[in-house]
Amino acid sequence: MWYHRLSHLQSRLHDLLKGGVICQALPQPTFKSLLPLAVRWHHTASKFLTCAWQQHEDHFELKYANTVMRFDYVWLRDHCRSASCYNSKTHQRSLDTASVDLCIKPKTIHLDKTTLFFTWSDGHVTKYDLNWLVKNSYEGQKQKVIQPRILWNAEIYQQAQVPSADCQSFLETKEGLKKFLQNFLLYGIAFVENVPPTQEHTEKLAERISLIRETIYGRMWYFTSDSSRGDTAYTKLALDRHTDTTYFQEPCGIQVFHCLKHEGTGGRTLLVDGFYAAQQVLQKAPEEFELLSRVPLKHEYIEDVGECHNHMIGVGPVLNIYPWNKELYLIRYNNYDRAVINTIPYDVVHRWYTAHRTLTMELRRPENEFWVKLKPGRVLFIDNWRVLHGRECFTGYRQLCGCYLTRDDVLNTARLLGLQA
Ligand SMILES: C[N+](C)(C)CCCC[C@H](N)C(=O)O
Ligand SMILES: O=C(O)CCC(=O)C(=O)O
Ligand SMILES: [Fe+2]
Repeated sequence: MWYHRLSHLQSRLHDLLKGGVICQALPQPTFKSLLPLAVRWHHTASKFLTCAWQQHEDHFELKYANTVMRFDYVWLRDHCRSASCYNSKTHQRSLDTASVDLCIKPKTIHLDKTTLFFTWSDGHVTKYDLNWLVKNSYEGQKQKVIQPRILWNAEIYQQAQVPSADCQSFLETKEGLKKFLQNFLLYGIAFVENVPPTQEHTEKLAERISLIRETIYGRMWYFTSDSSRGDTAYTKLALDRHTDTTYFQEPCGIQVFHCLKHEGTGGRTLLVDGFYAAQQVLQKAPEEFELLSRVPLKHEYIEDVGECHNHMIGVGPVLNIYPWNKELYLIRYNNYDRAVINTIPYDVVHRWYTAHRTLTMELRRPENEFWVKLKPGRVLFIDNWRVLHGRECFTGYRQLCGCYLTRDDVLNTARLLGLQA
């Protein structure tokens, strides 16, 4: 049981230290306990929640809604939502954080129903709703994923029977667009059907969900096996699974493909969920997963063909994870475009190759391969931060059009439709 002991010494000391840079330890923390409060916890059935808090020397500890949270005092002052500290119209901070004493401590703390009041030594009062604190605390975020996903292999994806969106409902209805984006966010791939097989219609589709990301390949691109560019994509050769634009500091978020014509054989598209494969690596060899997420390396695009002169370099690890919740958010995998490894000492390089091999084996398992033949009228959207693509070699004339999308804008559209992204 926590209890409250008012410490005069504490505020005296605080006054003494105010403005100083040394934060000295106090002999005793201040404790406070509160009677159980009848508060509803969102998403769960009706439940009585208790709240208890404790004022430590260098942080504030709060127990609420089955969560133990710890808050830094500067953080508590910095996130003050009072009218003078925060503009709730623009959702921007007005407070100059640099003006906050780094040794700041509240003079008094009290709770009224579900609101905590912090009174600072200059008299300013900061209010926090307990549920806001739970939602915005580190401890709360640590347990949550930024983006819910369904990881798949060929069987899982096929069993799920994910419907394609119809072009008209995608373009004209909010529900059609929302359903499409929901599937896209969950699986990292999604199809739109009944699209007139032209570049203009493909562009319209892309613009419905995002700004188009213009790159060295143009805004909308259109390509055949004419070797017009210095890249294997512009040939009839097979392409093993990879993600695109690994040689950009921020690889393109989404890729859109529309096959406008193919008179010949082969040319099927291969799709592999990179996050599913990475998950397997995490389970089988966690230290290899860790290494792939820690070691940065370069990818490179050097082109010198006709009028096209480009030299792109992108740096980053193969697996990119959020440090606070260990969620994987980007896989950068392209063995064609991987540059000379000169960012890793030799002994780590060897372990890196081992880890890369493990990941590659998972990515190459036949049961993880989902093959589709792209046809005119059926547009494919690929999450290029998650799903790898490849293609079978082909014969005959084959025309593909498409574009890259800016990830921020796709997620923006999704959030505005109420989706978690
Ligand atoms: C899609 N489009 C044909 C325009 C470009 C292809 C880029 C190919 C490059 N090797 C990469 O993987 O990034
Ligand atoms: O030709 C294809 O199907 C895809 C080629 C490719 O990987 C690309 O353009 O990014
Ligand atoms: Fe590609």
